Amino acid sequence: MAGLSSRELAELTFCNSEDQESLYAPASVALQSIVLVPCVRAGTLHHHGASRTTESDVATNVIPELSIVLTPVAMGGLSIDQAFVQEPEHRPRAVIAEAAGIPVIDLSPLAAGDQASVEALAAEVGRASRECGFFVVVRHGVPDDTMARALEAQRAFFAMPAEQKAAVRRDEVAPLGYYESEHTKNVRDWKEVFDFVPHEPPPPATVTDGELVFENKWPRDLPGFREALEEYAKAMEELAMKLLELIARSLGLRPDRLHAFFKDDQTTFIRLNHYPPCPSPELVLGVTRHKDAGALTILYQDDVGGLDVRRRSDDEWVRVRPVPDSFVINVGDIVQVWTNDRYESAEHRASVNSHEERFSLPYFFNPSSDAMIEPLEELVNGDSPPRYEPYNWGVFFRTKRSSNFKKLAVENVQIAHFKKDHLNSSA
Ligand SMILES: O=C(O)CCC(=O)C(=O)O
Ligand SMILES: [Fe+2]
Repeated sequence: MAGLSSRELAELTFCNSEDQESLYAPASVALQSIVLVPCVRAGTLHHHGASRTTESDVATNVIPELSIVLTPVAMGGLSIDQAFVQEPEHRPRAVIAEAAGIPVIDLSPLAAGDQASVEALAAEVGRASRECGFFVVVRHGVPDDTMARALEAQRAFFAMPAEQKAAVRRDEVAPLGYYESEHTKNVRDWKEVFDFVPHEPPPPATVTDGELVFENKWPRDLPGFREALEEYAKAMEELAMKLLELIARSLGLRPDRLHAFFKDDQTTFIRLNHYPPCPSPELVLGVTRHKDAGALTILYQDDVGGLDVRRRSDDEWVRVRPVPDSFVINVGDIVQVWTNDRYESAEHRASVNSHEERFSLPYFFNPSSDAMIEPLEELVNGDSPPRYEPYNWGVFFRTKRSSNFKKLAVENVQIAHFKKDHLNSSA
């Protein structure tokens, strides 16, 4: 709200639509700090018949250091719980350079199959993974109509009434489905998501304590949704294997060197992200700064923009400019460990804005749950000893996921915890 003139504040109207109320502030959440939230859709302020604010309402309720405007719940305003508010040092700053530095890589040599061009392509992927941890791929071979169907399904899902989305809500035992209260690094994200797995494992005979049940929850009354996303998942699987082979080649390994990690019980999952417009984008994040824990992430983002990557050279946050018909690829923590820190899993986050909703669609390419992750033996030697202790991916993944559901007093599990003792101070 900071920066709005009193006239603009007086223009704001409140929305008491039940859908939106439950989207932004579930009844179970204690309202500690409340922000006046207009119903903003595509730049238009709608009036939904609730009371209007006045300058005196606003003036008496401003907390200058948080730039938060308090208003009684009874006014029917939408609200942001304190759980969304980032610590001052992690809030997005207004000025972020466009990431001209993120390499854009043309994957068409893969289709042509010429050996020398594939090697040159692998070298490009290697350079990008080493220098940035992020790159954008174009001419990737995913059919346009597969993309179009998936994106339409994504929009249709989030446009459903809250009760229909809640019908496929995930919980701590069954973590797939809809969720609007995810926490990253113990701060609540300004987003709603829908998660599913391309390959459902067989259901366990009995669910033991702490075990997760990866069963997809498909919404009823949304014809074509499941089919569109299953088709998308297949296309992603093909692309992910190609990228994995390029990564292996770029390290001087056999193209199929990493295949065995991705056997039948792969823990890969796909997430549909929806970031609604936010009245105070300077206080929150759609996804808090984090590194992806898996092997590779293949992210589709729409043309709104909001993905920021922490640049290694100066620690600045830079925006990854949306490129039409592309995917953003980032190497995750597992690739960092396999390569013994040659490739880096870069920190990133999603910023939101006050006027436009944003959609993104990540495919998290993750190994089988029994995979042991450690530096690849071909990449370590006397001069370059392993920097990480081996860890079991399934246990790591489960521990990490359970922390996404709520604010915890402890730090999430991360690969730095597996750094060899003598290296820990530099982790
Ligand atoms: O939506 C985005 O741009 C990034 C999402 C992301 O980093 C994630 O879901 O892990
Ligand atoms: Fe991410």
